[in-house]
Amino acid sequence: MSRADRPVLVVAAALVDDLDAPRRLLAARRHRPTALAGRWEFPGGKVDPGEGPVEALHREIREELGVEVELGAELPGPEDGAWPISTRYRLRLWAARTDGEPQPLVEHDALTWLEPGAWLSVDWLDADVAIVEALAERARLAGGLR
Ligand SMILES: Nc1nc2c([nH]c(=O)n2[C@H]2C[C@H](O)[C@@H](COP(=O)(O)OP(=O)(O)OP(=O)(O)O)O2)c(=O)[nH]1
Repeated sequence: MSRADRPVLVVAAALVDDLDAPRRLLAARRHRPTALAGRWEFPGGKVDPGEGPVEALHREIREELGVEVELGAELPGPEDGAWPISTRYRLRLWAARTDGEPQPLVEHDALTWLEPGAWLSVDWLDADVAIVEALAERARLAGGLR
């Protein structure tokens, strides 16, 4: 597979209130592009050339939410640890927490902390629904996301 054909890696954070006993999950509402506007996602974005995934994640969260995060466990997906989200992109997701106050600075026009049992109550991007389900299951079964 040439570099051009290879899916682009997107990294994102499942921000929770507590990595050991997660109750609330942060969802972010996109305001662009038009096709995705109004849908909810995990904050994050594409890894730049020459950048490591974790480095990219800290950069994206700083740019998009204006906070520093502590990372917890990665939620591995079914394709070499990544989640297929479209033909062009695949996503790696880490649990995270912050002492800061996340703000919707660039990509998003709203943030919401989803309460326990209501993690699926917003209109997530299509590919994210299965990921949120897996995250909720993992948080419940493993007793945390550290
Ligand atoms: N950030 C993020 N993107 C997701 C999620 N689920 C999902 O399908 N995607 C898609 C939406 C976009 O097509 C793509 C990520 O692109 P992005 O627009 O967030 O990347 P970026 O911040 O680097 O954006 P840009 O500077 O290139 O505009 O992955 C998710 O939970 N979080």
